[in-house]
Amino acid sequence: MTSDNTNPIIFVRGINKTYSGGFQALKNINLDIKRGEIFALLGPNGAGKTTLISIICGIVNATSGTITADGHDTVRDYRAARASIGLVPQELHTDAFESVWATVKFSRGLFGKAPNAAYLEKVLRDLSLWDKRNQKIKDLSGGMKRRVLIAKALAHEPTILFLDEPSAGVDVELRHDMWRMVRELRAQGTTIILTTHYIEEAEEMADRIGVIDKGELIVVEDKARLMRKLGKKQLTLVLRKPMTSLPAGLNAWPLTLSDNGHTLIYSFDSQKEESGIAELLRTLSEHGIDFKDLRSTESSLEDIFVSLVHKPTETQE
Ligand SMILES: Nc1ncnc2c1ncn2[C@@H]1O[C@H](COP(=O)(O)OP(=O)(O)OP(=O)(O)O)[C@@H](O)[C@H]1O
Repeated sequence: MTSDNTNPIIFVRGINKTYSGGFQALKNINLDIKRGEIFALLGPNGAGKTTLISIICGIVNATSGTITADGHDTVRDYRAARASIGLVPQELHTDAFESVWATVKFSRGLFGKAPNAAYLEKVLRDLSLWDKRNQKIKDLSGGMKRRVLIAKALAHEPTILFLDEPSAGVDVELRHDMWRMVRELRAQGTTIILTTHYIEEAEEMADRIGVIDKGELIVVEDKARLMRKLGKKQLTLVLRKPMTSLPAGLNAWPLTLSDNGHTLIYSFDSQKEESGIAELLRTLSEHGIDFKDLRSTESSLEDIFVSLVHKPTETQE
């Protein structure tokens, strides 16, 4: 269950980041992450997702602003803040000659946690890595290396877990294993923040969605509410007789012909109480337009995301 705890676990206040070359990657970011939620941060390439995560994790310094993670200021109280966070980066950089077990044990020790073989065994078993615990990392497949990254991030029992592009280059099986594991972690009270290009992942997993574009957080919303608010519904009518154009009497309706005139699509706002369908069907009948089938569809989170970040005013690139 999503916790409705009103006390956020992460506070991001007025974060700006200008890289040394002068490029402003983040502009006045304010964000609260609720305890126990799965929060998906979406944005096109270069939007600033990794920069924001890196600042929260203390890997990159903000130019201005403050962040608190599980009650600790991420700059003044870096070690305690960092100890509450597990970060699954996109790539594994080190440890190639170490065994899986040694790597995970080392990661736990880094945060000053007492050894706990039973906990680490559970983490490795949950990730189907237990049988590989004595193998060197360099001998593992790409998917298994990914699992090691997750195990390393969980080794010190963090209360917050960041997953940066967890599905990039991952096969379907691992993706589903990961989704299952993320849900289990959330059920145990871990807060999860993920960045993803794979919108289906956010649609499947997230409680809330943040959309970042050109360094600005343009939307933060409960996923279901976002889909209700910005989603469009469509009614597709399969016509009995194909049409080449619509009669003038239907000009006022948001209708499009497709499939060589065989289908008529009516788009409507899912927020409105009245869909207008009953009136549309009456008007079609008055014009002698008959149909043999009808179905309705809703826009996906991907449709909504694309409409948010690819505004017609965009002039870049
Ligand atoms: N060390 C750096 N120095 C200068 N500019 C940087 C640096 N790191 C990132 N940037 C720039 O900041 C912007 C945001 O990058 P960031 O990696 O945070 O984006 P992102 O949303 O994670 O993108 P992607 O989805 O491609 O990983 C980009 O334009 C990037 O080129």
